[in-house]
Amino acid sequence: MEFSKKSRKNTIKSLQEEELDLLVIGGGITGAGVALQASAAGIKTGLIEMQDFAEGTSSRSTKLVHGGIRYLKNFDVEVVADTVSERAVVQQVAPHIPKPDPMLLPLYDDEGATTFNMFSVKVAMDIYDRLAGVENSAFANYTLTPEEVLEREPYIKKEGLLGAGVYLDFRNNDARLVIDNVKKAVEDGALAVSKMKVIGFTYDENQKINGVKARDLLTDEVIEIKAKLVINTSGPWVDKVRTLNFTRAVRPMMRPTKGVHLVVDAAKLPVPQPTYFDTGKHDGRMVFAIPRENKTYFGTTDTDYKGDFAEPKVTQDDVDYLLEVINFRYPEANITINDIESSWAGLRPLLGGNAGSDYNGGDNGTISDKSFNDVLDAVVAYKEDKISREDVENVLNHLENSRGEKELSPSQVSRGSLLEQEEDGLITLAGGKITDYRKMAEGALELIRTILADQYNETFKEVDSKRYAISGGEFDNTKVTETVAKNAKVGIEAGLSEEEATYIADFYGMNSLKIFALAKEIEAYPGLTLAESARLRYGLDEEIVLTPADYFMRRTNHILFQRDSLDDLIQPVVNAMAEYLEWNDEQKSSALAELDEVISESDLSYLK
Ligand SMILES: Cc1cc2nc3c(=O)[nH]c(=O)nc-3n(C[C@H](O)[C@H](O)[C@H](O)COP(=O)(O)OP(=O)(O)OC[C@H]3O[C@@H](n4cnc5c(N)ncnc54)[C@H](O)[C@@H]3O)c2cc1C
Ligand SMILES: O=P(O)(O)OC[C@H](O)CO
Repeated sequence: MEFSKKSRKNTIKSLQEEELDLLVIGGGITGAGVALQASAAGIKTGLIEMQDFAEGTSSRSTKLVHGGIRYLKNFDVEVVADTVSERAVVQQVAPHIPKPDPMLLPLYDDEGATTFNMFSVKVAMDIYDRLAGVENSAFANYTLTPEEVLEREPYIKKEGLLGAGVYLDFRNNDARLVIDNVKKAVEDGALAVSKMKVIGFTYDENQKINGVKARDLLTDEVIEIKAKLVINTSGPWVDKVRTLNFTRAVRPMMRPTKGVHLVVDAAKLPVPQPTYFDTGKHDGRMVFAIPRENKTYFGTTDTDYKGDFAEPKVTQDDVDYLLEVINFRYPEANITINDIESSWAGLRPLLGGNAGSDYNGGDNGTISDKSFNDVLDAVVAYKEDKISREDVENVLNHLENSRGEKELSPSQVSRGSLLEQEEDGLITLAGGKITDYRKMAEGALELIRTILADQYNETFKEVDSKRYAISGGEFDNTKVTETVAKNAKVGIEAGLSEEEATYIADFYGMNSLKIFALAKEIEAYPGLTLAESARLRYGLDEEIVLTPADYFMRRTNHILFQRDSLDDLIQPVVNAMAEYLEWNDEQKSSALAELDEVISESDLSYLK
């Protein structure tokens, strides 16, 4: 399958010539999941992403497939039920990506600790396991005494340690989960294009949306794409995309909050397994410290965000907060900003205005200032004939749901999702988590199928998305170790070392065989090993790698978790990309400059 700069031109031509059944705006995990299920059903689907696939929030998560045990503290059982039961499903369709990695949750007698105690953590873990269906399994949860915790984690704070809970969660490679969903959709006929930005909608005679205007960010050309249905899966950008429709007032639905992670060498902060603990700052937050490659990353913060959505920055406050927490919990670590090798900041696409569950103080009969101002703005706009009576009612109707709305802290806001179609026909699928992306997409497909049947008399194949493997995941999910070992043998025969072959077999699943076939076919690029050359070539041929950052940040772990070996790879990779993508000198130097910026953002040079 070709999914490259070369095939991109034909894809854009097809998008202009054929009317689609469905156009998906936004190529993060939500859009990728919708595009996969739609294409699998035979729905003629387009997927438009203005950056690289997964360059938004879906490469900036904590990189877990998990149910969010802390949400049980907010009594958000529905979200936990949805997400933790989806863990096993994601592992089933993508057995090469999420890997079981039990979480250790140490507990302290900090006065006023805002999370669990030894009793409530056991209750929470039992609920969590039951919802996930892993109680009475090898992965069932258990508790540890303080001594047992310190045996595992000798560097963790000893004073006040009450013990710990241990429960199953999964480590994840978020960006790879996205690209392998997109690749599968493309294999099934989806027309997917990155670096193309939707800048407006087109309408039929009844003012219903029947397509979009989009700018190709590589050529600056503006094209029109016609589609029976358009779905907005732009995550934190959802309101920005909705306001591209100038014919109506848009009541914002999003409350993006920023979360930051920092990465240090594992020697500086040895954490044997994913560890999740109360910050000790009585702010209702918990922080993860997680081993990955030979690094340890920790996070996150959770702060309301109003800046540039495409490039949320790590600030000194974020660094200070996380260093204070990590050095408090690991008192011998003494981590400073100079130990930080890489970092990332992302925006949670949280749904605003969704009052916490009744347990959070319930309906106090008042509304927040924000909601009150929404009413005033709507009335003024109506009086100036800018919006319809219906729009005003929409704002008021929303208020009824937010009667219990109170200023929730970012961490109290539900991580639930929303699916709705507006009067101009635009469908929006927003919120949620990576872990329940498939379930979110399943819900959207139900709506999409119903509309296409009712309005266009079109029916499509039924697909069991719980069993529909994403690209690279086409193998028995109960035999991951065996499959990796079997595929690695092919890599060794192709001339790779056992370590290289095993790493690639583990990282790419069944697509490792394509990389090994390339290793047999191509010469190593100057300055690169055969293994790296085959990975890069595969990225260029079949993973729409268009810039060095696409490769170093999202298709591989080089920038985030393999910083030590990155510098020696930069020039040889850029040289190879320049040849493959036919860059002139100017394009090559601007690609290098752009990569340099991405790396200095990641290693926080601007704060050091
Ligand atoms: C700090 C942090 C930690 C998290 N940890 C986890 C975790 O461990 N596990 C988990 O399950 N969830 C986690 N989440 C939540 C999860 O990351 C998000 O819910 C998920 O990634 C959202 O995906 P999305 O596709 O909806 O949005 P995005 O990934 O942001 O995708 C939206 C895309 O739309 C594109 N777009 C926007 N406007 C346009 C336009 N006009 N034209 C074309 N494209 C456009 C953007 O470029 C973007 O790529 C975390 C989130 C954060 C911030
Ligand atoms: O949204 P939060 O606060 O649970 O943070 C995201 C976690 O880091 C992982 O889902």
